[in-house]
Amino acid sequence: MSKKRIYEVAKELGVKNQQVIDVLQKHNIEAKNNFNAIDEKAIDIVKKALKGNDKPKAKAEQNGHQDKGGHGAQNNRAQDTRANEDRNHDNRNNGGKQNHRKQSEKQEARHNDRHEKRDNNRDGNRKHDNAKNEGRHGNGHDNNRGNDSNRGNDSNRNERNDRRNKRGDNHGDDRRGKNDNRNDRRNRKDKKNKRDGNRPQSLLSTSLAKSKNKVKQRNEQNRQHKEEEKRRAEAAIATAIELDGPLTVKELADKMGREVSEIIKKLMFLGVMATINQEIDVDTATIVAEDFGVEVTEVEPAEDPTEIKEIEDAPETLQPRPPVVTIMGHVDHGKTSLLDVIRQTNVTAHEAGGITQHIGAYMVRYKGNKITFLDTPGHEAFTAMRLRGAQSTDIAVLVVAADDGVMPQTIEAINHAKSANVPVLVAINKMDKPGANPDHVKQQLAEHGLLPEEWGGDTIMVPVSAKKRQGIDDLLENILLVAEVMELKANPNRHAQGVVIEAKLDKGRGPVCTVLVQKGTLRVGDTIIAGTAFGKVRAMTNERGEKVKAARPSMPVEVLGLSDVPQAGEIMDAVDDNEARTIAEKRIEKQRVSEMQKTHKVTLDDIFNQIQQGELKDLNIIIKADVQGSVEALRQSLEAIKNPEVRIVIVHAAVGAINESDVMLASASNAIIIGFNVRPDALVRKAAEKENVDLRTYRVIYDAINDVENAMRGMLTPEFKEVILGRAEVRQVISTPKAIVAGSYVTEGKITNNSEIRLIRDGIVVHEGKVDSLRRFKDEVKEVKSSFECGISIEKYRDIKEGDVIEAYVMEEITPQL
Ligand SMILES: Nc1nc2c(ncn2[C@@H]2O[C@H](COP(=O)(O)OP(=O)(O)OP(=O)(O)O)[C@@H](O)[C@H]2O)c(=O)[nH]1
Repeated sequence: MSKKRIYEVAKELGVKNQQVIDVLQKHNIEAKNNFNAIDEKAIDIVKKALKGNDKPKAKAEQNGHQDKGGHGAQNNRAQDTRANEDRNHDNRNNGGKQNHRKQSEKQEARHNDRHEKRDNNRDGNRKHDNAKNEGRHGNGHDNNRGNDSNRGNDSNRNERNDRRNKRGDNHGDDRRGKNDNRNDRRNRKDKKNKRDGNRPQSLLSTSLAKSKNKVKQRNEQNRQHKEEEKRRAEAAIATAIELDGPLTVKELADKMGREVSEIIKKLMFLGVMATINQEIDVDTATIVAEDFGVEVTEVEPAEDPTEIKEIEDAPETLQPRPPVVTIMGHVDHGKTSLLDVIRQTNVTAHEAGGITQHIGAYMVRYKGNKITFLDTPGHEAFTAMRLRGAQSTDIAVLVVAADDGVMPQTIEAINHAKSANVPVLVAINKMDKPGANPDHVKQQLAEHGLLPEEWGGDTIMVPVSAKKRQGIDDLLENILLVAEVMELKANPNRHAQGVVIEAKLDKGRGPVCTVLVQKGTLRVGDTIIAGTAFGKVRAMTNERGEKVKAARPSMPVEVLGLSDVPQAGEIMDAVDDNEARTIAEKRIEKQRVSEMQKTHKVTLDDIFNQIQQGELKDLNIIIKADVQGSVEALRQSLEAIKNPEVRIVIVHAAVGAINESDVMLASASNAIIIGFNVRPDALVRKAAEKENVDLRTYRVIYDAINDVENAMRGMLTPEFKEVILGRAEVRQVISTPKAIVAGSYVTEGKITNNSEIRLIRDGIVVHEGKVDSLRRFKDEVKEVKSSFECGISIEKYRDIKEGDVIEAYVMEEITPQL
């Protein structure tokens, strides 16, 4: 039984694809899109169901044609009564061609039709000429009366022509045609003479000859150019292509040696609306290619020589592994104390002899189980590692001081963990303190999406005191409980794979790095590669400085033997001896190329393109504002923006200045940062530049919403760009009868006397205005550069305080790019 695709059946029946799909679905035959193939039985059903539609449609089309023709005829008649014969003649022919073009549906048919039509037109023209001349028999005067521009001499001439034509009737069509042409030419020439007015005849003829020559030359050049293009295009058109996976319309066009527009047209014909950079699947690409007569072979995707092939571990090879825990929380809430107390509590007598070393992670044994703790507390380190693509943590322990409650970094930590999909377990620390209020902490955490178990939520919250060593057992037991639920497993019997936790260059030992083994077993003598560093494992030690021969999943070990210092977060793989060097060399090359291209992060300017290319499904945003009310207003307004292709996700929203942790989170989660009435300091700005994070600050909420909305619609048209000139720190406030002078020290760039400024207090913009006067000692100056002191007074503003920062900037107009 031969099958046909839906669009082919629709094409045959002259109906829309959807009509066929509708019929099939009515008969419970599976039909999802135009490319689904259906069997003969289904084709029969469709034919029967749509035959009725088919005929009237064809009829309607015929009627349409007739109608159009009728209109055309009427038009022509109407035009006939208008005067200018030359124009009417052309209009009629064009009208005929246009109508005819509308009629044809199939490309090939269109081509043939055009040939036929051209012949018909030629006949038509002849008939039309006859009609025209016949018309002149009776209405010659009328025609001329209508032609304003041909009054006077022209009308006499036309009358003469008409009379000549009347006589010419006897000489048959050809002769009539010639007369017409001659008349036309004469009319045109008369008009031109009128236009040229009093220009001397000789000059006119030479300039005419010149322009004729030019036109000739140009035509010849065009012809040669077109021939050359055609020759090249024919040479480039492929007859067979290989497809190794989805590709963009442009890539397909390039492969086939065809114009992108041809591919888009073909896709439209198949019912697929695609843009140049849109990705199409192999099936669609195959259909398009085959429609062009190109043979398609599907091949295996090419392997990336810099990637180490991921081995899928069979479920039966997996064995339970210890959990890896990161401790996060606000500054001074007791992260380090907790890590220390856990480490000491669980050191058994015989291990106590070893000297505890900081290697970046340690493993504790608790009631026959093991738990690995990453030793660098804080969500920044955690996210920095994530930035390199490494998910090193299974469980995050969020430390919150019972007397202090939820603080800005607590919220940051929650959002960092959430963004990485890591479960959070809360340790409510400092329970020994008189002001400890765990219920208040729980309440606050609940407001940030962490609902305690006892209140019906799923977050375990354990009260502890690092100082008094209380609640530590409870905490460890709960960590094991969460781990048990997570069923953490890995295959220990394979090539090792892990993540670099820390790395440094040791004077005596060379490059040293701590690896957390995640899969397989790492052994002394293994050849390893981490990023662009490679080598043989010379020795391994644990956090107590003891020699280790083999490290199984979840075990951290310090490794010696690499050629170079890898970066933290880099993936380490044990590979075959000869592989390491070649892969490392290829990675160095890849790194060089990608550094040149710079990473592609989402920016407001580019959102629309990324949406169009299907690269962006979620638009992640981090909000920082001066007060909670603004944070909420921004969050609600941004979340209210509706776009069918993109969902707005607020990754983090908080009160306060934009800090480095925001930039890291933005970078790791491909988010943009929107600051309202807050500013990043110089370090943060540099970090954002380095990480290519789009960081925008606003003074009006509406502007922020507008920018995001417009960016999503591809209509963001920044007319001005803010350029920061420099910053000065206010070190002394001097009150004079005229103004308040900020005795300042320029910390970066320069401050000029005509720059706009913003006054920043603790990262929050308290005022925006202009410099009133800028002085060095007693003199008014135009600018003061970095590392110099100066006196700045601000136009109509007096509330300046020591420690404030004055940021100078100018608005530069962006010239639109054509
Ligand atoms: N009373 C009391 N004090 C504690 C407890 N845990 C930590 N502290 C004290 O709180 C202060 C901060 O503790 P750290 O462990 O350094 O806190 P941290 O979160 O690591 O701080 P950063 O490393 O600066 O982010 C220290 O003075 C500790 O002694 C506790 O359970 N009770």
